[in-house]
Amino acid sequence: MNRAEKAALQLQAVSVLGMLKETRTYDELADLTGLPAGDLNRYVNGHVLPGTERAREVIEGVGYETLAAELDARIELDGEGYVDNSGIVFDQPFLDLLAPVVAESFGFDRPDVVLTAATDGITLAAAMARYFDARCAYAKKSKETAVEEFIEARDRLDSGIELTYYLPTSVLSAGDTVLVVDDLIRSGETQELLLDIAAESDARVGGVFALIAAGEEGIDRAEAKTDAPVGALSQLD
Ligand SMILES: O=P(O)(O)OC[C@H]1O[C@H](OP(=O)(O)OP(=O)(O)O)[C@H](O)[C@@H]1O
Ligand SMILES: Nc1ncnc2[nH]cnc12
Repeated sequence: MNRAEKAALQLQAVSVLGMLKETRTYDELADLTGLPAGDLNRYVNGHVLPGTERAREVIEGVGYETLAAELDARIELDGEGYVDNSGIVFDQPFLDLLAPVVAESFGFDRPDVVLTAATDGITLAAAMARYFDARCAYAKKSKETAVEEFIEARDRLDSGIELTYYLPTSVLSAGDTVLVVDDLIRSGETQELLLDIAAESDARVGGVFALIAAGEEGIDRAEAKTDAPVGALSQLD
């Protein structure tokens, strides 16, 4: 490992510790990591960097269960059960930490393009795209100015309202592997339209992933549309 790689590892470990500290005392963080509370304080406050071996232990020790629990702790529900996900989708460093765990845990093929729907899926898509060294694309509910050709996917919802997403045609090529991601899946209508866009481009779907599944309808709908793995990190009833 060269000097720059070591520094990246050390800083990634500090990010992991800082994220875990948000919902814990130093003593609780010490119990979780097995490291002394005083050392953890110095790392989190940026006074000292952990050594590379210790940094690696911190990163590898924070697996699926810890991050899934961290995600659950950040989900806020209002009185009617709607999800306030702003503690998640506005936290790009947290999503950057999730990306490798998600990528390893769900068996998604390495994508050429990570595709989401504007707006709230964008930060997750950016984190996943960076991890996979893939392009990041988002379909929008309106046509972007100056773009001439769009792939268009439309559905009439149960309410009678039509939902349409547009993606510039140039973004996806036939044969690209696409990973569809979103912050939340509920009815699955949004992901269905993203899968329609992928099909329209003759792209291959490598997986469908949502941070949060509200109910099971959305996951079922996505699974009916693709043979690729479909999953969510947090399942709400
Ligand atoms: O499974 P579904 O029933 O389709 O719901 C999930 C979608 O709803 C939310 O987006 P929304 O349409 O609210 O747009 P936003 O991201 O701009 O808030 C969320 O970000 C998903 O894209
Ligand atoms: N924030 C949210 N909570 C629950 N269902 C949703 N569908 C779209 N946005 C939602």
